Amino acid sequence: MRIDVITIFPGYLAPLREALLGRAIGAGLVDLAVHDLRSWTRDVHQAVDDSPYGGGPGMVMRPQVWGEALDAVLALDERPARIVVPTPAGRPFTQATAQAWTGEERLVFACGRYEGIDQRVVDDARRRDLPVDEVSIGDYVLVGGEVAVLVMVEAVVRLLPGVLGNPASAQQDSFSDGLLEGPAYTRPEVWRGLAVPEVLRSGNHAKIARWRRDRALERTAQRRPDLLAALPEDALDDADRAF
Ligand SMILES: COc1ccc2nc(C(=O)O)sc2c1
Repeated sequence: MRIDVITIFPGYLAPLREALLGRAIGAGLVDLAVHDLRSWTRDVHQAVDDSPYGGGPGMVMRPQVWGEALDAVLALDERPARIVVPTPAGRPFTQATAQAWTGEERLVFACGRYEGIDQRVVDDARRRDLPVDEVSIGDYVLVGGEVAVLVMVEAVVRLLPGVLGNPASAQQDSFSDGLLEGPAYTRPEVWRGLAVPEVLRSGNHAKIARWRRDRALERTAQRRPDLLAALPEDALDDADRAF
């Protein structure tokens, strides 16, 4: 997978070259290119924004600069790309989104700042039949799209074959089966007077699996009843329902 990020703060994306993601890049599982939007400005001030039509606070990012930047970055590679625009007004980015994007050959992230990018940039891309997703990582507002890109790239890349040491980890994630993960424990057996639940030390794998499933159901019911309600009919077996 090739990932391009266009931003006025390239340094914000430096964490993508650390740790797991850095190793995925080093292993050739991901190609990452970060581009400074100001490279496509033509004025001495390298202006990327302007006042909003209709008035109101803040500034809007100029369509000319973004149009030229996207055209140039898209032309760098012939692989078909999905353009992703992080925005508080976007559809929710979920684990399902991350899973779906693992099928993309290329993702091009357009990081907005200020009050966002002139809408015509997205409209122009869509009318050229380029796939464009406007997405939000949560019901809060960041200062720009860069942090959202860090979140989304990590969520997607970790799912790519060969990235996680143990692929089973991705299967047992929170959300992968629609439930939150239950509690996890490691040595020592007792810490500050708190003992590891005995069932986890029993060696009885069936009991352990049941206990873990019950804790996941319990935690999901307490913290995210919406996820429980959204589960498909056949997601819960009789033992789950008995819980
Ligand atoms: C102007 O660019 C922004 C500003 C806030 C923001 N907040 C996001 C979120 O997903 O919460 S994406 C995003 C992009």
